[in-house]
Amino acid sequence: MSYYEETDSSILLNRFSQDMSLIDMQLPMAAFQVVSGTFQCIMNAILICLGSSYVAAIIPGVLFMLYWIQRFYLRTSRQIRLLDLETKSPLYKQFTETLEGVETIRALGWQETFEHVAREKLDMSQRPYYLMWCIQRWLNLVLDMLVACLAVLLIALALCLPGSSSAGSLGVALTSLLAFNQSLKALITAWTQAETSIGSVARTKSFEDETPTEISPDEDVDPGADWPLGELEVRNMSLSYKDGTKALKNVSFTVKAGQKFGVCGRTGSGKSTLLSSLLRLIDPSEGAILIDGVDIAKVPRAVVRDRLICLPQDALVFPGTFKFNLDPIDRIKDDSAITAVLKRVHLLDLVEKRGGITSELKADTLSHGEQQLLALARAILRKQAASGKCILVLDEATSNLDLATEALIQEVIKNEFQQTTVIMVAHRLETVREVDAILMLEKGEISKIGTPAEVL
Ligand SMILES: Nc1ncnc2c1ncn2[C@@H]1O[C@H](COP(=O)(O)OP(=O)(O)OP(=O)(O)O)[C@@H](O)[C@H]1O
Repeated sequence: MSYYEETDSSILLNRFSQDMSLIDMQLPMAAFQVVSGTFQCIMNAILICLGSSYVAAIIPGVLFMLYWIQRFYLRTSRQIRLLDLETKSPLYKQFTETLEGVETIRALGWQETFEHVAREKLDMSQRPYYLMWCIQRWLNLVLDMLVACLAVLLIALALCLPGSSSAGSLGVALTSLLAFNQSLKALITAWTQAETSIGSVARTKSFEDETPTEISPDEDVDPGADWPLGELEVRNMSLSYKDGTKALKNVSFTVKAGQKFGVCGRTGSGKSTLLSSLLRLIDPSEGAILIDGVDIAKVPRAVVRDRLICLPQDALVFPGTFKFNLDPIDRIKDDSAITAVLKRVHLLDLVEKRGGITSELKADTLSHGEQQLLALARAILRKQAASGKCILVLDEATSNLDLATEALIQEVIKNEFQQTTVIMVAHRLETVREVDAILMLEKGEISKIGTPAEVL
């Protein structure tokens, strides 16, 4: 089962937002404050003792009391801080799910219900925070009382034993006593924060240890730099999801190198599942997928995903320049190759109008069709970088486009990927009319396979 399905998104979000910010921002500050607070407390205690030497005698008693206060306080505050972090997970989950489904919520008029649920989760997440403030008030009160007792003792000693200290050093001792109070509070608060941040380190570490990795040790076959030449064989493949849904049942077919192959079927017939298994996002329950005779289950996933170029329904546009979007891992050294490809997909004018390939690209300033053409240009450049050794996988890449853009994309694919094996997934048979062979899926099984004329 895929790694992504087993990891709760809210936990992911919590680890990579709250825990990371605690580690990055709070931990260094808290560590610094603990060190400086400790030195301040020591210095203040020395100044108090210098003011009245008799006070030095009660310092061990004060330290003992402080030890008990912090023990009591930290035991509670540690738990409350953990609760504070944990109760935010459901809130983050609700927030991200709402963002993802905002159109559906609006369309069905569920705004009020979602707002109500969000408020409830917000309230829940604030409860530990409120309690944390309560116990901090308690700490302040107890420390104030302790210092007040010390001050009374200091004055009493000065009055009862007039020769024991000078007026000047008594003044210094009293001033230091006030500062001692502040330093103590700061020290204990910083200590708690440091502990919480270290807890974040521990949680992140256990997340790293416990999260299943998709890489398995037997994926060690190196298919070579020339892989894939393009022959694909799916052999008796069945695939079930975690919840028991059998998405593919005993599917077998072969695609010859350089062939254009269409996969059609109604919604839920298993097309996306087939593509996901080609890209090794999901592993088959039975059977195998072989590319040039190599079982892809034995090839590292990163290699499979590198050699199979996928053009999805919604193109991915990264924040960055046009060049970064076209060649994210900097494989193409020659900018003229990039402009030549942009010209072929009819995007060069647009890119030049926006300042050239090194100018910043904002995804929302491109239409859906333009984004798709950009992704196509990226695919062509990847093919060039791999010296043509790749398989192109199209997942409904032209389904939301107007006829002219669809025709342009089909034309470019036909010219640019002449020698490449192309797998096209489409709802409509018309989209894949010009392929060499079509596979029709129905409820996860092959219903027809053959040339377009035979299938149509
Ligand atoms: N993550 C999942 N967990 C459980 N079942 C799933 C999951 N994804 C898909 N399915 C089920 O597997 C079956 C095949 O789904 P799949 O998405 O592959 O179909 P499809 O042909 O691509 O449909 P569409 O054209 O609408 O995308 C469906 O019954 C679907 O409900």
